[in-house]
Amino acid sequence: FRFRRRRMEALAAKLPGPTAWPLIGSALQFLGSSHDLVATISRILHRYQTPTAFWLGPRLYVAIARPADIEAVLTSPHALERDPVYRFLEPWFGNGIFTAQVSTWRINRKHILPTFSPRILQDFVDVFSAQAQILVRKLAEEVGKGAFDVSHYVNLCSLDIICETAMGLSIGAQDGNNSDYIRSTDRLCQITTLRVFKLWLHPDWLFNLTPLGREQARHLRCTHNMVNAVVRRKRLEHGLNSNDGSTSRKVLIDHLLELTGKRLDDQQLKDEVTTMIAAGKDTTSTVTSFVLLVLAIHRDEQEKVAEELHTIFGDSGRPATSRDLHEMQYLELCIKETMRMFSVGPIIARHLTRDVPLSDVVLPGGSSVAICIQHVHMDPEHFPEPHKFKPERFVSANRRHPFSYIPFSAGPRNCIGLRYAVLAVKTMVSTILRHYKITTPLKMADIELKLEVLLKPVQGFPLVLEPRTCS
Ligand code: HEM
Repeated sequence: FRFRRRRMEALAAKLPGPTAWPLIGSALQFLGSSHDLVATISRILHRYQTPTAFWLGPRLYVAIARPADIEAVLTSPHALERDPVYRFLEPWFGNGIFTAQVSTWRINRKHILPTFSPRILQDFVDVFSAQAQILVRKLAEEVGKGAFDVSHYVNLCSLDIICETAMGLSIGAQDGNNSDYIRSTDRLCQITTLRVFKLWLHPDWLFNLTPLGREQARHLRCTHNMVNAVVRRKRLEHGLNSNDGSTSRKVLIDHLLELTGKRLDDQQLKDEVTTMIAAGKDTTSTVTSFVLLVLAIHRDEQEKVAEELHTIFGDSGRPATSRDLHEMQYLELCIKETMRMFSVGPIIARHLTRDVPLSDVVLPGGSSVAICIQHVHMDPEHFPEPHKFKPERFVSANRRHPFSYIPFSAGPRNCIGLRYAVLAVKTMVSTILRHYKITTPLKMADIELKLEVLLKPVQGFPLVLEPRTCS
């Protein structure tokens, strides 16, 4: 321990970074609201060149934002372990692949990966489209009423989509059903974020005694009960019908049962399904809301998307198919560019189990690395005029470093739901834009960001809707 600690101290002395005080390190810098936090991180990264070192209590963090450094870390076999800060997700995600130790993760990721194959995802597009059409009908209530926060509607739609495709369960969130489950998933996100940034809530024994700890336990019971019931039912169905001649649409849990057989017990199965819902719902809905907001600000680009959609669908109101989604090339550029400017997972962190060499320093085993995704996406060296929304920058296969654009992370522990997410975002955005013209009172310069596990605008996602056929 002392040897490791001495090496970390030697490295920290070599690298630029904020002042570290005994015991607390630089923790005082990160106090304040979720809004202050984004400003603080951005100030530190601009002030010191990366790699930058800072201490949070006894832990050394090295923040990196050069693509070559990011590649070295994300492809290293010694940087697969998540940073200890992710442990606050464990009561919710259990031992699912997001939070699992590397030994479990390695086996389960291999088994789960085929359930996200293009062929399987293609079958989900019907669900995405049907739910997006409900979303459009719900949004009609807002026409002519001025600005409203679209993320409320998109959130419910995303939850319906993920529950139906993960568990085969129509929870009817958009129709006002299952409000307990919806409240519980929302509160679990908020409580986890609060815990990460409030140091006194870190010890489990203390947290469990607080009203927040008791509230978390209640919401965990609610969400886990729902998934438990589905796992029990599905296991029974698959037991009765092991060669599965069933004609109904297979969902993620069916594919998991088929592909893994008995290798995943009920508890693991429950953890994996919970992980998919929790990791997929908020990310997908936040990206969708960001794309809508950015297109509401950039009217010319919005019209180009609308023209593309008109070319694909004409005046038909038919639901989108996977072939249609594939043809939405300009919308895809807009989604990529939005995810560059607003990376909903702006920083991810890994724990190093052994030394990882970068070009000029060696990161010592035992330290943590903060990979600053949002910062590299806004670096003018890789993205000239980074504050300008320019979807065309993604048109050509240019010579940009592959690790300079990583909204879904990269390497062996990247986002397993990447393709699923892009299809779901495309379906929701395109279905809305086929029916409505969208504007917003916000300008790009007005958008201030806060960090609540995910990156979100302080102002929410205010949109004004006008029926597209009226123009
Ligand atoms: C646009 C939406 C999404 C974005 C931007 C996104 C982004 C990310 C990022 C950055 C990571 C790496 C996290 C880290 O290393 O700390 C990640 C991991 C992960 N994501 Fe996503 N994600 C999205 C949607 C989804 C969906 C829809 C699902 C599942 C249905 C999903 C499931 C996962 C899982 C299970 C992991 C952990 C993978 C592993 O450790 O092997 N994500 N995602």
